[in-house]
Amino acid sequence: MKFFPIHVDLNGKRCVVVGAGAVAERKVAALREHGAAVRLVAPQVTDGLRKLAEAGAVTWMNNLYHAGHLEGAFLVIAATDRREINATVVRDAQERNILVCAADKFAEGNFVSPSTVVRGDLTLTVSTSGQSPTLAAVLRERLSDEFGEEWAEYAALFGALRQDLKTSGATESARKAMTRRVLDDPEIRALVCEGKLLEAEAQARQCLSSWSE
Ligand SMILES: C[C@@]1(CC(=O)O)C2=NC(=C\c3[nH]c(c(CCC(=O)O)c3CC(=O)O)Cc3[nH]c(c(CC(=O)O)c3CCC(=O)O)/C=C3\N/C(=C\2)[C@@H](CCC(=O)O)[C@]3(C)CC(=O)O)/[C@H]1CCC(=O)O
Ligand SMILES: NC(=O)c1ccc[n+]([C@@H]2O[C@H](COP(=O)([O-])OP(=O)(O)OC[C@H]3O[C@@H](n4cnc5c(N)ncnc54)[C@H](O)[C@@H]3O)[C@@H](O)[C@H]2O)c1
Repeated sequence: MKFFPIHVDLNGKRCVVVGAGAVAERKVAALREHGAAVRLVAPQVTDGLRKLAEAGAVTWMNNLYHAGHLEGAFLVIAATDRREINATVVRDAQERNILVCAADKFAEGNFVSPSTVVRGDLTLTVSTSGQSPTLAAVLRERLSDEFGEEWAEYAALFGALRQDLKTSGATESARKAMTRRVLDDPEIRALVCEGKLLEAEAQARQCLSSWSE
């Protein structure tokens, strides 16, 4: 199956998780990190999820699932341990045009979550299109080793440079070439790694200005 990869803004969006076991706990944590308003539907919850509900961080519907739980949902994750319930959630969601992930049968839903490495505004994701989550996790570990924490600052530097370049009047192809030139400069990268961000930025600007001279 070919899934179209996008990065979605979930801020304030109603997201429904059906089931409240170990898988739901991981999914709820990820949804909350992205600002979603989580509605949790299950008769039994893990201790961690119960605490979140008691703190008012998620809305817990202490019931067996019914379609009414999907009211107002932007996205839903079917994560019960009952195949027939997950299949019903998927069908109900698709009838209502709500994005849905089947945690136990990926091909049934219309989205899957990738493994991710987050470095500030830089997000590296791996998906095997549902074929092997463990392979995705192993590749995520490799990426995490290769792209250390300094990549958050490095990416921020390129964000700032791009803003400048956009107002510089340079053509798109020149901007691309200039950005690549900064990327190819090992000294700039070394300065970022050493935490010398102002020096890195100055050198990057120097690199850009020498181009236009
Ligand atoms: C990436 C990650 C994100 C996350 O969920 O946060 C994620 N699964 C993770 C871990 C993981 N999941 C499973 C194991 C046990 C080992 C194994 O079975 O291989 C491990 C490994 C572990 O725990 O280390 C079991 C499993 N997973 C799915 C099924 C059902 C099925 O096959 O359809 C079953 C079998 C259940 C059963 O047999 O009962 C389904 C999905 N899991 C996905 C994502 C989506 C596809 C991602 C892709 O495209 O590759 C998809 C399709 C739907 C979804 O959940 O979005 C996260 C890695 C976090 C990280 O470490 O980076
Ligand atoms: N997608 C993934 O990454 C992934 C990883 C591992 C397992 N799984 C699959 O995810 C599913 C859930 O795994 P788990 O370990 O979290 O299960 P679990 O047994 O810990 O939790 C199941 C939850 O479903 C709830 N539930 C059962 N019937 C319900 C109903 N009718 N309405 C509402 N809630 C109901 C239970 O109350 C419980 O909260 C399993 O099918 C498992 O095979 C998915």
